[in-house]
Amino acid sequence: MALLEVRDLKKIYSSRFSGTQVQALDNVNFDVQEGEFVAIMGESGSGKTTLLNILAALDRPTAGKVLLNGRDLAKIRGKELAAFRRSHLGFVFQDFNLLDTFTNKDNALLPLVLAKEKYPVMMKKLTPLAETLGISSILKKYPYEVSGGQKQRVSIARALITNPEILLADEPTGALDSRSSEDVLNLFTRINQEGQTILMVTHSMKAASYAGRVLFIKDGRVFHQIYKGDRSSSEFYEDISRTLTMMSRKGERA
Ligand SMILES: Nc1ncnc2c1ncn2[C@@H]1O[C@H](COP(=O)(O)OP(=O)(O)OP(=O)(O)O)[C@@H](O)[C@H]1O
Repeated sequence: MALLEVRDLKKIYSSRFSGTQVQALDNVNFDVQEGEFVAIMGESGSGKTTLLNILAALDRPTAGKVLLNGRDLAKIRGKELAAFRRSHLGFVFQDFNLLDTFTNKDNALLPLVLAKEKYPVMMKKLTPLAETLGISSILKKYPYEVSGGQKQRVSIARALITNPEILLADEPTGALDSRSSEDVLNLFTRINQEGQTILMVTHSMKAASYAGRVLFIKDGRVFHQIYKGDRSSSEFYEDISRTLTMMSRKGERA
């Protein structure tokens, strides 16, 4: 059984005012195996955010389902949903989403505070994680006192502190300079090698070339997918670039 199973996913947005409908996802099917690092690419408006919101249980599909470890996300309701999200999913966003009135340490610990974990247990989890992420020396500082790359590493600590089954990242390098982006992508590679499953939406070919597989979404459908295999990131980058060119050419002809 795959860790994540996406089955016949469909999403139609309806406008109550104009009566118009937009089909954002159309029969999307794919699996993510435990330990995979998957990137999702596609043009603006292709349905990536819609898909990520459904995988994050923030939105519901019009039809189809998402199973995490065999559990249907649609069947988790109300109060349980927030706790489920907190303990099974980790989130990393383009704009970090850190609380500026909390120290970096308190930001990283937030999911455990919400889960009412005891302080010594929280610190036992944070200390080695902060070491791995290279943020031990900035834990007492506030987000506005550190760089973008450091903020993103704090947000990765917050995402990983609960040992989530899957890390969902939405344009994690979108607000970073090239050096900080590379740092974050190297970190993703490292935590993935240690077993963390990652699903990352990105516009960046460079970021996608760090993944083991890239899924291409076009007009709400999985258009194509490619695996890195034994290739280097730069060889994979070339393949990603060729695929995107092919996708846009097909779009022109259509
Ligand atoms: N809340 C909404 N109501 C109506 N239509 C929506 C809504 N959200 C998205 N859409 C439409 O659904 C389609 C897919 O949008 P989505 O935001 O998922 O694309 P995306 O690939 O994430 O784009 P981007 O890369 O620009 O973020 C688009 O046509 C968009 O206009």
